[in-house]
Amino acid sequence: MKLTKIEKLQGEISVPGDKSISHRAVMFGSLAKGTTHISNFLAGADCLATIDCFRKMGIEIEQEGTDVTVYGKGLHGLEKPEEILDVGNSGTTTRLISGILAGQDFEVVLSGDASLNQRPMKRIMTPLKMMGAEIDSVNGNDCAPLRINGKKLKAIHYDSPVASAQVKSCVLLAGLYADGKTSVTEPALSRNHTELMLRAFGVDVESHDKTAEITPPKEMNATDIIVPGDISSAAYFIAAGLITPNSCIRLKNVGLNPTRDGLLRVCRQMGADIQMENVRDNGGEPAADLIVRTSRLKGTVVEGDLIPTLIDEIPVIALLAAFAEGETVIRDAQELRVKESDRIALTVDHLIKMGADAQGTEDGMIIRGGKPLHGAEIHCAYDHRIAMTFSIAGINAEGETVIDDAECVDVSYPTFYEQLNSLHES
Ligand SMILES: O=C(O)C1=C[C@@H](OP(=O)(O)O)[C@@H](O)[C@H](O)C1
Ligand SMILES: C=C(OP(=O)(O)O)C(=O)O
Repeated sequence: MKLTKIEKLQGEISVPGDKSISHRAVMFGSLAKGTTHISNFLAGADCLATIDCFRKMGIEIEQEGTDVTVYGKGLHGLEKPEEILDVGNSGTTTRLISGILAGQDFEVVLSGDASLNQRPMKRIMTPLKMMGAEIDSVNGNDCAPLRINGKKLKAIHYDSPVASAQVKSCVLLAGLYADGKTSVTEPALSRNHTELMLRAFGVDVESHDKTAEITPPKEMNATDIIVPGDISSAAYFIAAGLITPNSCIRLKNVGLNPTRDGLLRVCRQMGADIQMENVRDNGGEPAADLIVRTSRLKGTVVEGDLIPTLIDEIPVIALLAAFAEGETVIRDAQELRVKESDRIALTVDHLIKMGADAQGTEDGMIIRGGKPLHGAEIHCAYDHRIAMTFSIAGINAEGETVIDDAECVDVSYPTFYEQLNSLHES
């Protein structure tokens, strides 16, 4: 993919459905009794991997674009798959499904692509083993492929060392099959889509501060899910609207769950002009249209409990920082090193390659903004968030930017380049 500088962005788009919510809707629909209709589903590669895994376990799922119907078979309706479950590039599929598989009465092997099979899985193996599950790393390196042999599970309280919605959700989902109430406390509150959606499926889940507790239900009841737009996808166009000169764009129906909206808080701290219209609620998941205009930005500090609310947006926040006046410091974000790539290293290296003043730290980065960017060759290591961040950099840099493996945007945002062109041309 080749990109060059553009003069302005204008028009409106609806960003695709939320990835986290789409995964959960398929999983919980499969475990519920009855039929779950999902609208505005994200038909990206990660969520399609989740559909594929549940189909392999005997669940009938119809998918036509963004409309999905799941014919759930109840909490004990999954069947042993005949082959390995292929989780592709998706950490969310791997870690959430492991919690579910820990409570089944069959053995399964899960495996993903080269990036996924290097990501840490001990973080879920530890609590699942505490619950009595049999879960092993096939290569003995605490990564996937994972072999899981479902068991009757013991309820636990788990003090998670990481603020991770994937770890929290894994334990809560295993808690569906436990012999009592299972709870998880995390160091900072991570996204709460699992808690909200399990309640919508009739499960008793209580949340207090940084703790969530599940009571194992007799059954889960199917319900329809309307997926709001993904703020993590909107992030690229929020950034593009703010840094591309003469721009004014409307992003329709963006999910604004407070455990996900840290990016907007940071943008406001930086002086961004973002207005909200048509605020609405999608079953506890608020959404609104965002109107984003070119803004003069200033540096800021991003740290602490804010980090889990914007974890996937940090590469694009770093890009905003390169266009801001003054220094931006991002800390407490060491989790970025174990995503689809080492996102601290790749973000900093590529910003420097494009002419920015950036420096990596163990748990974040320091960026001194204001230096003009020039085009560069971007090797995104098949990481969708790196490809999209540096595409937005490319349309704001002198000369040509080339993104290799740009097709990896399919993981979370298959229409990314189409929508970018539509805002450019309208
Ligand atoms: O639960 C989820 O849907 C997700 C949780 C986050 O991961 P961690 O739980 O590893 O922080 C996030 O980075 C990922 O894109 C989606
Ligand atoms: C980290 C991400 O996803 P996952 O962990 O599901 O692979 C992401 O989408 O940025």
